[in-house]
Amino acid sequence: MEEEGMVLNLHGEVPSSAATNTCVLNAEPAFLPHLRKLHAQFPRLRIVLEHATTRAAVECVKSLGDTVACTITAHHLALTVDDWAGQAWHFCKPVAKYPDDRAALWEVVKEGHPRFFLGSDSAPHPAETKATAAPTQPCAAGVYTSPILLPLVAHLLESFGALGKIEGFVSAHGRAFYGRPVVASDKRVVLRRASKKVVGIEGYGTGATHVVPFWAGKEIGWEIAEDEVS
Ligand SMILES: O=C1C[C@@H](C(=O)O)NC(=O)N1
Repeated sequence: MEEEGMVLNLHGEVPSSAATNTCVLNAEPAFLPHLRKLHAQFPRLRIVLEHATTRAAVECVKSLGDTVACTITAHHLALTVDDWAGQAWHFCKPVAKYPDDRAALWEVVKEGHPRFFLGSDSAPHPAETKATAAPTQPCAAGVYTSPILLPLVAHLLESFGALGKIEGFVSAHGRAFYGRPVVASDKRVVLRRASKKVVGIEGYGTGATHVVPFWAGKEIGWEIAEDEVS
């Protein structure tokens, strides 16, 4: 992959194991030594640590060279442990971590660090697999953000003072890392403020294909100006 210029995309968690005291809360930090080792062995290989959730991951990626980048989801900018413990719709892997971990994600976005960018990891699991009441069946892991992604990112970035960094975070940083820099002729998405816009709880589809997006029932302060999409 290094020789071919390919990008290695990693879901950076080690499996849970009682023997190593590993569970969903420390599975991501436990993976970081593997990331360091891979980078040391293949320093020119471009690696993306996908959907990172911890301060340790942010610090680790920052400390590695220009060939290692990191994606952050919209939902991990919003959630912490308390939001998914007891709320299946917010359960995803890696699970959202502590408030201080979320603060580290906010800080690195606010900093406009060029090796950190949006990766939606949007997972449209049917409602019946998220909200299962069956005691024998775990719920599906994943949060569905695609239909509201850019307005949600604007809403969240604004909430922690990083709105000015949105273009780099959702577009330019990732494109630069993948060797597809933004050029003037590219299509653009225009976002505008939306007052009292509530994401519908009804979702989309029916039966086994019924999906409901993240943020359902909540207000979102932004919308895509469809008429201005060029
Ligand atoms: O990495 C992933 C994959 C995703 C899915 O279901 O596609 N769901 C998750 O929670 N994490």
